[in-house]
Amino acid sequence: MIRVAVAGAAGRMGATVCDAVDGAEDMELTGRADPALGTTLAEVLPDADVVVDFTRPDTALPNALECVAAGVHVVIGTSGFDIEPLRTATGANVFFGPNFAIGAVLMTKFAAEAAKYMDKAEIVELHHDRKLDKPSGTAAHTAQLMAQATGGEAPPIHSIRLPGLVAHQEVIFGALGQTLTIRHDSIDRLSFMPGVLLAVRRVAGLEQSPVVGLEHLL
Ligand SMILES: NC(=O)C1=CN([C@@H]2O[C@H](COP(=O)(O)OP(=O)(O)OC[C@H]3O[C@@H](n4cnc5c(N)ncnc54)[C@H](OP(=O)(O)O)[C@@H]3O)[C@@H](O)[C@H]2O)C=CC1
Ligand SMILES: O=C(O)C1=N[C@H](C(=O)O)C[C@H](O)C1
Repeated sequence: MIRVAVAGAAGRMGATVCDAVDGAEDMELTGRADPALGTTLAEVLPDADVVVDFTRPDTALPNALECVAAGVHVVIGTSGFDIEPLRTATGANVFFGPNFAIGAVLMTKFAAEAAKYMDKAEIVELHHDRKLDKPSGTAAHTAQLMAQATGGEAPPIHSIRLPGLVAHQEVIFGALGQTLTIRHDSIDRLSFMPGVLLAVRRVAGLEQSPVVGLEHLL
């Protein structure tokens, strides 16, 4: 059994992850850390093999450093923070998934491939209006992989925040007389759960740390 604690357990994603971990036969939910529950990360760390972090852009890095220092592997879903300090953190493994939905991972992969052949592209990411960061982690990761694929500049990113949205992204390409649009929609946070559980199962066995992107686990 993998002992899993969730940071941000009372949040939109954290609560969904708690249910998913609870329902996984090979995992035990050992802790829920969240200010709303009156529980800190330090309190749940001793009983955890893996922490899953879906918190805030300003807490993800200190939380991850605290996990690694305690020898506890960490799966990060939180976006909008700088991962660089985690490159020198030793003691446990870090996995960061900019997006845990398989469709979004494929959208990013297809966009990087299309970028090699189309003249120009722009990214439009659309999220619910409670999202704290912009651009989204998914859009930043997509732009980086597209730039790597072409050796050119990263495409511009446009961010839209509206009630009614969950998590959506379009990559729009233009070339002479034509456009190509690659779009992904998460219409339910359940879309992220298979990817999160996969990362929980794999994080202890990573050969390097940190690893960024679910595409490396597929
Ligand atoms: N990678 C992916 O596939 C996905 C990533 N995300 C990302 O996940 C993050 C969370 O999103 P979402 O669930 O919508 O946000 P929510 O605001 O609903 O949840 C975040 C929760 O974390 C709590 N929290 C704040 N600080 C701490 C801390 N130090 N320790 C433990 N818990 C803390 C918050 O409490 P309080 O409100 O009191 O601050 C809140 O309850 C965002 O960065 C979002 O972009 C979201 C969906 C998918
Ligand atoms: O805040 C969200 O909701 C999401 N955040 C992640 C991001 O910033 O890309 C992943 C997904 O888009 C949902």
